[in-house]
Amino acid sequence: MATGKPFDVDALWKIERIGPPSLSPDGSQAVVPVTRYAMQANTSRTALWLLSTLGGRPRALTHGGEKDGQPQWSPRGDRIAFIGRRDQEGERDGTPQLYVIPADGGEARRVATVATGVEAFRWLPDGRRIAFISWVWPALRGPKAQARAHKQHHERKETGYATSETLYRYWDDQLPMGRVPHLHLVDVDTGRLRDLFEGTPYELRRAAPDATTFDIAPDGERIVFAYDPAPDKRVDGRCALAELVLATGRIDLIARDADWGFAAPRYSPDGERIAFVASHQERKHTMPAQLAVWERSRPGARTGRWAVESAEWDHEVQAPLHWEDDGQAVLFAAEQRGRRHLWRFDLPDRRAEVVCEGGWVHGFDKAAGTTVTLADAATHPARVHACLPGQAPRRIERFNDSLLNAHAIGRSEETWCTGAQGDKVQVWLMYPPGFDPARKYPLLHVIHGGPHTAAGDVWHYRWSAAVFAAQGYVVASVNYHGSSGFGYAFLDSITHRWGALEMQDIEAATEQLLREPWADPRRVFAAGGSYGGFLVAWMNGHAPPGRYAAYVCHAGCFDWTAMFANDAWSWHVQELGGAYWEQAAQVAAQSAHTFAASMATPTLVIHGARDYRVPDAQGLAYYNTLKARGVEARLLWFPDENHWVVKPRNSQLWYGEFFDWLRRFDPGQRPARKRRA
Ligand SMILES: CSCC[C@H](NC=O)C(=O)N[C@@H](Cc1ccccc1)C(=O)O
Repeated sequence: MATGKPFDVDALWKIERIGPPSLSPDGSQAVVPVTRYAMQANTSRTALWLLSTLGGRPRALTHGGEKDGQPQWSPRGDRIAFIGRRDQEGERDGTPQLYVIPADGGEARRVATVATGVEAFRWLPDGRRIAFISWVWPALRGPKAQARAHKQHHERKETGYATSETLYRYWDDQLPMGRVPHLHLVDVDTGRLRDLFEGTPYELRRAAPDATTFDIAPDGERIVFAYDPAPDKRVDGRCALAELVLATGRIDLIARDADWGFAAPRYSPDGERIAFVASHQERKHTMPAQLAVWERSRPGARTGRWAVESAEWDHEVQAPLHWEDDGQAVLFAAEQRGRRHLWRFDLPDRRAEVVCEGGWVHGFDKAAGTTVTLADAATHPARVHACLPGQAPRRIERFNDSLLNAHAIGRSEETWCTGAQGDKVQVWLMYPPGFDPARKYPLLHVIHGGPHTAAGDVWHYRWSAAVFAAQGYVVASVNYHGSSGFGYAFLDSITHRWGALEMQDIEAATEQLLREPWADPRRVFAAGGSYGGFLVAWMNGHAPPGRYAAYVCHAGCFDWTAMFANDAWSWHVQELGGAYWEQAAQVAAQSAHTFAASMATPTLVIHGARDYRVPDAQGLAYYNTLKARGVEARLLWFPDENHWVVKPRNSQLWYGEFFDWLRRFDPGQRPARKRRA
C-alpha cells in the first residue's frame, strides 16, 4: 500500500532543481547550482551550494543571486567563477556577468562589466584568467566601442529586426541582430578584457554556443574551438576545428572536412591530442556523433591527423568529453535503451564500459580520481553522487528527500512489445501509487518529441509521469522507431516516412496493454509534445474513431510545409526527403494536416507564441481545423512561453487544463472542477 500525499503540480514545483556539478581540483568538494521556485510569486532563484564528497554537510555558497549559474572551480582551488545577474555597488547587471567568489565563502565579485554579456566560460590553467563567450559586433574594436553600440541598440525606439542571415533564430532565441559569438579573455584580478577573434573572420557556432565549443590547452598557451567555416551560417552547418595561439593571436586549422561536422573539442592531459565528436553529415544527416581524436604530427606542431575511434560502437557520443588523467580513455555520457549512462571509452582497445549507471546521467565531473554525477530516474529527481577511487557511489546531498518522503510516487517499469516491422519496441510504464491490477485504470500515452530522442528512466518536469500517475493513469511512453539509444538503424528507420512506423509502435503498445486486466478500452488517451504532438495529430487522422478517447497536442508539428517558418527548416527538408516545392507529394504524405478530413477525436491544443522551433501557427491551424470540422477542441495558448512551459503558474495552468480535458472524456471519471469558459 502506497503511503503519502499524492504527488501533484505544487509538489513538483517545490523540488529543488540541482544543476551540473564542478569539482574542486582535489576532488573533495563539488559546487552545484540549485534552483528554487515560488509558485505564488511565479519566480525562481538559483544559488550555489558546496557538497562535500568526503561526508560533510552541504553549505550554501551564494544567496543573493537571481540566477547564479554555471559554477566552475578554479584550477588552483581557491575560488569559484559563475555567471549571474546581480546588484553590485549599486550597479544592476543588464546582461549576465562573470563573478568570482572565494571557495571557502565570502562576497562574490564581478570580474568585469562586459556590456554584451557573458554566455559561457572556462578557467585558464593559471587560475588568473578566464576565456568566455560574448556576442559582439564583429566590425567594432575594443570593449568601449562594444559598450557604446550595446547602449545605442538597447535604447533604440524601433523594435524591428532586420537581417539577411539564414540563421537568425534558434529554439526560443532571436539571435542578436548584427552580433556574433566571439571568444574573449579576461584577467580575473584586473578585469582587463580582450576579444580573441577581433579583426579575424572567426566566430563560434551561432546555435547555442556553450562551454563545450572550446577548450584550453593544459599549458594555457592555446585554445581549440569549433567554428562554421561557411560564409552563410546555418543550423545544420558543419563545423571545423581551429587552434588559437594566445601569445600571438595566430589561428591554425586543426581539422576540417566538408563531409563531416565536428564539435566539443577537449585537449588530452599532455595537450598533444584533441578528442572531439565527429558526425559524417555528408553520408546522412542522421549519422551519429562519434568519438574522434586528433593527434599532433610531432610535439608542439601545428599539423596533425584525426581519426574516428568509436566507429564500431553503435551509440551516440554526447558532449562534454573528459579525458582520464592517464590520457588513455575519455569519459562521456551516452544513451542506451531508455537510459543515459556515464561511459569510459578506452582508446587503446576501442572499448566502452559503463562507469556510472543511469537512470539518466545529466552531468558529471572528475578530479583527483573522484567522479561526481548528477542523475535522475523515473521515480526521483536529480541527485548527486560521488564515487571515490575504489569505493561504491555515495549520495552527497538530500535536497529533496523530506519533500518526496511525504508523497507517494508510483512504480516505473521497462517493458517491450512487438512493434512495426516485427521489431522489439521499448515501452516505459509508470503506475499510480498503490496500483492494484484487479481494479480498472485509464491508460495515458505520453509520446516523446524529437523524433530522435527517447523516453526512459528519467525524471520530467514538463511531462511528469509521476504527476500523471498520481491522478490515476497508467502512463505509457513508447520508444517508437526513430528514437535514440537503440542503435543507428532503428533511429534512421523513419527517415523520409515520418508518421507510419511510429504510430504502428504506439498502436502495438496500446494493443498489448489493453490485454492487461486493469486496462479499460474506453479510457485510453494520448498526449505528446512537439514531434510527439505531431504524432498525436497523425493518430487523429489515422487511428480508428473511438480508439483514443481524447488527445493533448502540445507544441505539435501539424503541417510540414508551413513548418518552413521555423528555425530548423533545413533539417526537416532532409528528414522528409525534400523541400515542399520539389517533393510536394512526399512532404504532404508525411504531414498530419493532410489527413484532417479523418480527424474526429477531441483534442486539447497547447502552444506558446515564443516557440520558434514549432511556430504557434502550427497549433492554431490544428485547433482551427478541428473547430471547422466540428470536432471538440480546446486551445491553451501562452503569449509568453516558448517550446516549453517554464513558468510555475503557467505550468500549474497547463496541468490543470490537461487533467480537466482528459476527465471530460473519461467515462470512468467526472470533471474534478467546473470547466472554465
Ligand atoms: C531532426 S529534425 C528536428 C530537430 C529537433 N530534434 C531534437 O529534438 C527538433 O526540434 N524536434 C522537435 C520537433 C520538430 C521536428 C522536426 C522539425 C522541427 C521540429 C521536437 O520534437 O522537439
